[in-house]
Amino acid sequence: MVQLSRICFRKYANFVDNLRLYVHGGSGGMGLPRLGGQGGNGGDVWVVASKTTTLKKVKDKYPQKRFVGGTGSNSSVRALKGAKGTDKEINAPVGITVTTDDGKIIGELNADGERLVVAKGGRGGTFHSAFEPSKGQAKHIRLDLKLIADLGLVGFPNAGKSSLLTAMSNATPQIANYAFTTLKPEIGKLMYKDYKQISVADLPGLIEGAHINKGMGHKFLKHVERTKQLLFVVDVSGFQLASKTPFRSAFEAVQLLTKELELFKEELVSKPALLVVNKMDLPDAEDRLVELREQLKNPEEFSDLLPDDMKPKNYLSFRHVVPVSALTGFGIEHLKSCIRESLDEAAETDSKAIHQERLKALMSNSHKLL
Ligand SMILES: Nc1nc2c(ncn2[C@@H]2O[C@H](COP(=O)(O)OP(=O)(O)OP(=O)(O)O)[C@@H](O)[C@H]2O)c(=O)[nH]1
Ligand SMILES: [Mg+2]
Repeated sequence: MVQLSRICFRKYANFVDNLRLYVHGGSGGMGLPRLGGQGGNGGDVWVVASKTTTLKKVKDKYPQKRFVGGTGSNSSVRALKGAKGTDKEINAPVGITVTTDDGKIIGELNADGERLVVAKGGRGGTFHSAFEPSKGQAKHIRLDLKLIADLGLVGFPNAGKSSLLTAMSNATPQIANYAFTTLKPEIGKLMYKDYKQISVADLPGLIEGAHINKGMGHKFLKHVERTKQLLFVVDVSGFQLASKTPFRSAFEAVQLLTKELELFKEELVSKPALLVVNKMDLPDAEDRLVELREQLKNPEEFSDLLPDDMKPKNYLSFRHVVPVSALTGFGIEHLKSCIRESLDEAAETDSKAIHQERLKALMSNSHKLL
């Protein structure tokens, strides 16, 4: 069998799993020496967890990525104690770690509505400070989505996801010839010769209608949100979930999986993805693979096979399409190197972006000093 993989790059960077922000607590207000009046404290900056947001939304809504608390009011004859400056709230998704620029953990947000102060406002001027106010804290912070694994296996039941993880890693997930063998994520580690490790989460099988919480539904899709990249797994000969449901070819399976993810959260489909075509040891597998590759090259043309409501808005183009047999071990080493390549590439793009941002911040700071 010829081992081939088609590399197809697509616009990357829609999925955001970390974000660097500038936060600055508001300055305090002036005290009033004549009457011993106290200036208001500056507003604090908070990060607040919200179920409905994503880091991508925060990034798009606040391109400057600057959050400054309100200034405290000065003490005056009418209001001897100045009012506190308004607090600034940054909405962030649930399941993030907040760290300082040098990696110190400020805290974590694990449930909707949880909040964390990230920059305190300055104190208002009082007798003790000769009525001079102080400035608020200023720093860069990082919001990092807590990931369960680098990659998540996405596929319909029985595609061979658990078998694949066993073939690639040290994990020993349950494997059986019936749907929904896997009920919770199992993490396997892929080991490389240079000691690099990549974690892969075996996830429960997805079914049509998962976005409306069918099968393991949302539970499953929540896990998919928390991986950097996706590893789609399809059975080269297609599948049929039950005798009442229609038979689906490998190509249809790919589009249905894409549609389910898209309906749940469009951002999910913008993650880099690889496609594993499993069970290449089965009869006719080679011919079916050729057919699948043809269809993937030109998905619009072949999507007539699907009812309209099952067609994804955008067809995924996979970074690699890798034929394997989890049973015989065929293609497994090649798959491991494709996975490595894809993650290394994304890490390089990320570190370039962070480097550029730091450079930009440095330049604007030095401008201010001049
Ligand atoms: N012939 C063949 N059978 C395979 C291969 N990989 C997996 N299988 C069989 O397919 C069946 C399902 O495998 P699993 O690994 O449990 O599939 P899964 O995708 O994890 O299924 P769920 O956890 O139910 O979603 C088992 O009977 C496996 O032995 C393969 O490469 N070739
Ligand atoms: Mg399984």
